[in-house]
Amino acid sequence: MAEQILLSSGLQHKSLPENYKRPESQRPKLDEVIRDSNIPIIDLSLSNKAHIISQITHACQSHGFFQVVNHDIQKECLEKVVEMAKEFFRLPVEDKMELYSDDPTKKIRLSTSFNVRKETVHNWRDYLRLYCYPLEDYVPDWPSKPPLFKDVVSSYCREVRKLGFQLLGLISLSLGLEEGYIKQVLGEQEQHMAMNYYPPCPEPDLTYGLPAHTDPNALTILLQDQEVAGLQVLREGKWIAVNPVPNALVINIGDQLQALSNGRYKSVWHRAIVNSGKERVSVASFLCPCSTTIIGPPKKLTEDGSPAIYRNYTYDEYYKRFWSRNLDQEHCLELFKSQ
Ligand SMILES: O=C(O)CCC(=O)C(=O)O
Ligand SMILES: [Fe+2]
Repeated sequence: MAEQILLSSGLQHKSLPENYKRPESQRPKLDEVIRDSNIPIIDLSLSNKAHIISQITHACQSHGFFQVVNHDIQKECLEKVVEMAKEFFRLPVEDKMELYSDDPTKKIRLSTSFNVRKETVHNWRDYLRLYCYPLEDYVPDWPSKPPLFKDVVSSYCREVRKLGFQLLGLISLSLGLEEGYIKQVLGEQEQHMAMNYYPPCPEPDLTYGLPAHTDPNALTILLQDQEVAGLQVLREGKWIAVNPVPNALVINIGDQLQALSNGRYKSVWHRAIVNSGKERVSVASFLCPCSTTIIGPPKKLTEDGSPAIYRNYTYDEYYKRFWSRNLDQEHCLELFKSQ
């Protein structure tokens, strides 16, 4: 029964259920994680735009991830969204079950783990997935509890979209393209959100909140819990903990920007680990190409004779392929390489 597998059902677990335990070779090896490094931090308020752009180039090539500070989203707005996510997952299980579905094609749904229909081992996470653009099409069907949910989350969605477009402009410039290039080729972009909830876990060494994956979309903007770390990014074969920075947002290149940049920028493996002491939430906003958009490298990035690394495909084709798989398989882009 679905309410039994929902981790936020209120049931306390004294030990990790068997179907969450990873075999020894797949465990997170938490003692090997690098904790005293961080991903690049970029101050968007600097007046020297050329400097910001060169920091973006470097971050996208070296880490595929960066944090932005002094962006235009108010601290109060960020705090309210995190609080709203926590309040949502604290609702009685009967209220939450109205939204439960493990069908990945549903546009508004509460689920657990990643893809319970495909996977054999589950992940220590519940998540609320919401389509967010155009807001007026989706907000009426969003959760009506907690009472402020729709207001708070839709304000945040508007702000995140603006920030996302600002970043796509900077990323275009950093690739030597016109500022509006990426935004324009991605078409009328969809915007999805995952509110992730990771309750305290009795045996965090044996499982994941989310195992290593790359994001299938174009750009991800992640609001991390300020209190509890959990995100880790793979760099040169080692996992680096992304320590929360006050009022920062974590940005990562998704698979579509790796393809569009003809492999210059990387959609990097990342994962969320859990802990035994504290619940953690994160709110991921995904900017996604319009489903009919054809993804391929701009002329400017192949005119020097560099071959196109990936074949052209529509985002619709990519997205269906992504969700037909389990999360921690090979990089989904590998399946779209040019012959
Ligand atoms: O919870 C996190 O820090 C990571 C979330 C994430 O990677 C995702 O939702 O795709
Ligand atoms: Fe992710």
